Amino acid sequence: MEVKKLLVTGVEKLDLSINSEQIEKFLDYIDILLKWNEKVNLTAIDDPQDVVVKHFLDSISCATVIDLKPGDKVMDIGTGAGFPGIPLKILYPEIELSLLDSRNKRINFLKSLSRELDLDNIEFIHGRAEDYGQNPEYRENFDYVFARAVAALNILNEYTIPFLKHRGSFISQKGSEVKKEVAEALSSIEILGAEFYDIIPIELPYTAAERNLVIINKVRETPKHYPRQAGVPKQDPISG
Ligand SMILES: C[S@@+](CC[C@H](N)C(=O)[O-])C[C@H]1O[C@@H](n2cnc3c(N)ncnc32)[C@H](O)[C@@H]1O
Repeated sequence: MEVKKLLVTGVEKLDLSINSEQIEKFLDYIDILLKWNEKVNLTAIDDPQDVVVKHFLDSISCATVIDLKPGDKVMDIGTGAGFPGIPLKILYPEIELSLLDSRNKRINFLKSLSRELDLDNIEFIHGRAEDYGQNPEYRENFDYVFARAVAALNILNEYTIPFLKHRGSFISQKGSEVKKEVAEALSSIEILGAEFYDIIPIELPYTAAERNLVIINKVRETPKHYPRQAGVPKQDPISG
C-alpha cells in the first residue's frame, strides 16, 4: 500500500483523526529520519512502510487510552529518534513535550527535525533519566510519561515515576512478555509512589505483533532517594 494511504487508514483504524497538515509532517518525518539514518544510527527500521506501522502507528496508539489535552506536560524518556513523543506532538500540537535521551546525537537530530517540521513547545534534554528525576524542575512535574523500548518495566519505573505529578500516568508500551514484566514490577510501582491500573491490549493495524499499554498512576510522592544514581536502577532493579 502507498505510504500515505497506510498512514491515513492506520490512524483511522486506531479511531484517531489526522488532518492534511499533520499527514505532510509525518511524510516529511520519514524523509528526514531516513536521510539522517544514513549517517547517524537512529533506527534499525529503514523501510518507509515499516516506519509508518512500527514507529508512527505504534507511537500514537498511546493516545487511544488517554485524553491528551492542550497544555498537558508530557515527558518521553529514552526517546531515541522521537518515539513515541514526536508522533504524539504532531497529532496533539498543543501538548508541552519534553524529550530526554542520554545520546547527544539523537538530541541533535530531534532539534533539527522539530525545526524542519515546525513543531514548537518542545524541550530537548540531553542526559540520564536518573539525574533529571532528582532535578526539582522536572521531578513530580508531568501529566504523562512515556518510555518505549528503553528497559524492563521494573527498571523503567524508577526512570519514569519520579517525573509524574500526583494523578499523572506512566504509559508503558510492551509486547508479549507484558504480564511477566508487570508481575516483576509490582513492588517497584508501590515503592515509587504509584499504583498499577491496567494492561490494555492494542490491535496495531497492519501487523500481527502483540502490543499492550500498561497504565501506572502516581498516587503519592516518590521517596527522595529514588531515582538512585545513574546506572544503579539497571544494575540493581527494585525487587520485592
Ligand atoms: C532502543 S532505544 C528506543 C528509542 C525510542 N524510544 C524508540 O522506541 O524507538 C533506547 C533509547 O533510550 C536511551 N536511554 C537508555 N537508558 C537511558 C537513561 N537511563 N536515560 C536516558 N536515556 C536513556 C538510549 O540512549 C536510546 O536512545
